[in-house]
Amino acid sequence: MNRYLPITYIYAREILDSRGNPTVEVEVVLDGVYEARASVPSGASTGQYEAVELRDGQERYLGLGVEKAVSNVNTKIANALLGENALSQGYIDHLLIDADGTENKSNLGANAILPVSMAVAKASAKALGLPLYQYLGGIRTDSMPVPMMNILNGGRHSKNSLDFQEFMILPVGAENFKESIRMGTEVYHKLKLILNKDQMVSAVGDEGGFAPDLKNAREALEYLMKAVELAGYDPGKDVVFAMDAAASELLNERTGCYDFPGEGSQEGCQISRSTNEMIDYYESLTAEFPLVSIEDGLAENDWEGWQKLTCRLGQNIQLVGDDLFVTNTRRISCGIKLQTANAVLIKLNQIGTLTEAFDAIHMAHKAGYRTIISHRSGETSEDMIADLAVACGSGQIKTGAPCRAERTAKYNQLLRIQEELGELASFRNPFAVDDGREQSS
Ligand SMILES: C=C(OP(=O)(O)O)C(=O)O
Ligand SMILES: [Mg+2]
Repeated sequence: MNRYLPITYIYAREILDSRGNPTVEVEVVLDGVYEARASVPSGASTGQYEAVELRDGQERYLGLGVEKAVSNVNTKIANALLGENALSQGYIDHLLIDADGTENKSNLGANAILPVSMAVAKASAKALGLPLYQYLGGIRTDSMPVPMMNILNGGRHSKNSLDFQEFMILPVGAENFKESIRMGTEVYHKLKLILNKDQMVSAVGDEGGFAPDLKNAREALEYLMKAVELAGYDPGKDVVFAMDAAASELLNERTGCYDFPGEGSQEGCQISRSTNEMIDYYESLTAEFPLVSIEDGLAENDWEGWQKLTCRLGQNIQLVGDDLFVTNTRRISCGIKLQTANAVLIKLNQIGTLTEAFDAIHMAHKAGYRTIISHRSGETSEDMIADLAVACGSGQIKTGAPCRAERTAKYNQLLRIQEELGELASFRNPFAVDDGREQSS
């Protein structure tokens, strides 16, 4: 095999994401033969410190266009990369970073840079005849992730009364990944039955979870309990729960407190919680329900609050930084120093290249933080994060409800990977008390 595989073609086009907004898809060809395609997702509750998604001033469909990002790929990025060796992913990604020349990729746009970085890796795997997860992860790639399925949507992802953004189930009691998908899907269907019986709306939010007008987080978790039981599973043993509060979206900058407009509308009064009250609230929810993971429990700049939260709950509860860390090693290292959170959500488009995402994963694992590979609320049928989750041994993947093609694309790719790995595939409950397993890095 020739160890030099030149990039001979790069082309970007505009496609639609799952919210009907424009996004970027890129095709690359290596050595005139090996082709691959990759596309980028888009967030709604984006962190302040994410790499910049370049949008045109002009409204297209519901959102802003990506003509500039597309043109940046077809001109500046193509000029920088054509003829370069695709097998050197680190070098390619650094050429992309240099071509942009800014700290936050605001020049070319993370939505121009990332699909190129991804497509180059996909084409390289193809050229080497390796499954993508193995190309990305090497020989120790046998760990299937537990799915974090977001089956009740709120916050910025739907127009209902739930203030917290995501209520997720994790079928940790499954024997293997395939069984975890079956269990999670059974619970999802039972939840629909229960909501319908209670005359609740079972239309879905952006990530495919139901979006009824529930009173508050407690009621949402009660519904999850009922659905798990109706599906014949034991909550806390077979299936545990996770939440993404997306608290940066709730912060009232003026008062420094977190506002709950949906809960307030249900109660007929204004509801607001201070940082300390938020922590008390989480503590009571984790005492009442098998809630093992809370993401963005506090806002992205509230480092002091995060320290308190970690001190109070970090021993027993997975505290995930999404907006807090934005897959950025500078912010993750700050979190590690301050002992805030104990897990990092990994979103490729928050940082903009595969190499930098791997840097973030390695830094987190080295410090004993867990990682969770994640989709965005606006997705495409791109399934690369499934391979990434296996490649880096994250042990958890967050990619929405088990419905809607842009979400099932990732679960279905994982089902294929499990089949391919056969008996080699391992599947572990990351929350098992006696689980001494280290994440691979
Ligand atoms: C997936 C998420 O939503 P978005 O893509 O809107 O940031 C999240 O906040 O974890
Ligand atoms: Mg989040």
